[in-house]
Amino acid sequence: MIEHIKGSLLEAQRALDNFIANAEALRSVEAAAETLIRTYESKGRVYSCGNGGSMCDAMHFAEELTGRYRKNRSGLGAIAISDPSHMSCVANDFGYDYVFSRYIESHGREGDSLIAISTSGKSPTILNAAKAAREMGVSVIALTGKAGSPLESLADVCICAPGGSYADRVQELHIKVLHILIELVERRFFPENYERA
Ligand SMILES: O=C(CO)[C@@H](O)[C@H](O)[C@H](O)[C@H](O)COP(=O)(O)O
Ligand SMILES: [Zn+2]
Repeated sequence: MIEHIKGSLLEAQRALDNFIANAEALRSVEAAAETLIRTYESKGRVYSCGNGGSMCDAMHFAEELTGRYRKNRSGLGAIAISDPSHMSCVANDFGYDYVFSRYIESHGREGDSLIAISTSGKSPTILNAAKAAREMGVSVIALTGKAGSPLESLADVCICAPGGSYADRVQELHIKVLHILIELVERRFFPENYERA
């Protein structure tokens, strides 16, 4: 069992090393942070969505912006699309594929951003959300796995996490990226939180 534990940790370490060595992937993280900063500078909001584990990531990301990341500060507007009453109504009346897009159509405003998370880059719910966002002038920041997915072609910025073919490994990189994005936003708006004591 210890061998499996070590093997899994080493795989995660290799995935991180590949990410660090991938200049294009690093630039995409920078571009995503700049997009989020622009949204907040123009008093916009950030939406996030994903399925399964990626929904948990979308919620984790949003709560650390509205609530707290490392230190206390005022809240930043972020909404993970996850309201069960909205989702059950839209799934029931229009189909599950529209649960996120309908929310963006209802609430999105030009200048907002959408973090669209899909490890495969193929889930119809996420593709529809990205299409709706584009049509409304909401910037699409996609977090996917390998490059070349349909989601990438709908995104203003695509962070393709080089995590291999398993969703869990890609998700491990995604949560790291999401924390980095929050930190970069905080450094811009709350630099005092990063000054040494
Ligand atoms: O968390 C995991 C796997 O680690 C799963 O629940 C996973 O999120 C689900 O299979 C999702 O439906 C996969 O969707 P996607 O990432 O391809 O858009
Ligand atoms: Zn966190």
